[in-house]
Amino acid sequence: MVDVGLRNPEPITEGTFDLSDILAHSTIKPSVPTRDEIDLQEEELIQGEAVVQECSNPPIFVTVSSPYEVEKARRDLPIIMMEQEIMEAIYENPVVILCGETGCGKTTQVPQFLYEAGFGTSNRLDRKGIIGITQPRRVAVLAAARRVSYELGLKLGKEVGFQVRHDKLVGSNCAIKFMTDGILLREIQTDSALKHYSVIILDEAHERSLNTDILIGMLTRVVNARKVET
Ligand SMILES: Nc1ncnc2c1ncn2[C@@H]1O[C@H](COP(=O)(O)OP(=O)(O)OP(=O)(O)O)[C@@H](O)[C@H]1O
Repeated sequence: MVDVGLRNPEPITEGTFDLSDILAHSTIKPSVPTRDEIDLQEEELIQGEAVVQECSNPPIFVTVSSPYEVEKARRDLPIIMMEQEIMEAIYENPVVILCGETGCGKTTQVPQFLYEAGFGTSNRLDRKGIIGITQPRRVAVLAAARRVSYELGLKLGKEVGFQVRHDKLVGSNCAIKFMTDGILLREIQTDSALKHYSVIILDEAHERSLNTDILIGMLTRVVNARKVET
């Protein structure tokens, strides 16, 4: 309903309705929207479309059944408080650098944040593909893969897999894959856009291992290649 603010309100009966009469007795005047108002309306419309697009993405359901003691221990890790900020940074940027004290949960928790958000399992284009995590040492690959599969209540060799030189346990529906940086370097040579992956995490990048340093250089090209494709 629009209140036209009639100075001398008289009931308008059927057949006598005339907009010019109403406006003549009205305190409000018709106004032509200014350029700024039109721009603002268009901007609101575009934002509205963005919301509609976001809502049209299918909902993502990821079932996780972690052991109780794991859930309890996770709550005390400093990184858990940062989950939302980390995930928003990942959604909004092609490259994110994560710094945190030793033991705060970078290696074990970030892959879980991603998995719980549907990376590795969802059919959404932007989250489709394995979560790949590299480590400079093979011992760390095995330990992290075992730990993350245990924390998520998943089976090692199925949803969570690993690959090091001469040893590989990766299932056909693998969602999280731990590997040495050397393994990923070899994969890039045959798949220059790393199509099978939705996210790549280079763990321990500050150690500046030769393979990780080369990977950082090559991944800058992968980021650009994937930008062109999308
Ligand atoms: N194999 C494991 N068994 C039991 N607890 C573990 C295991 N791996 C990690 N944790 C626990 O999870 C916590 C987080 O470890 P995580 O390796 O994710 O930390 P981080 O931030 O990556 O450390 P760093 O910088 O040293 O790599 C640790 O404090 C440790 O208590």
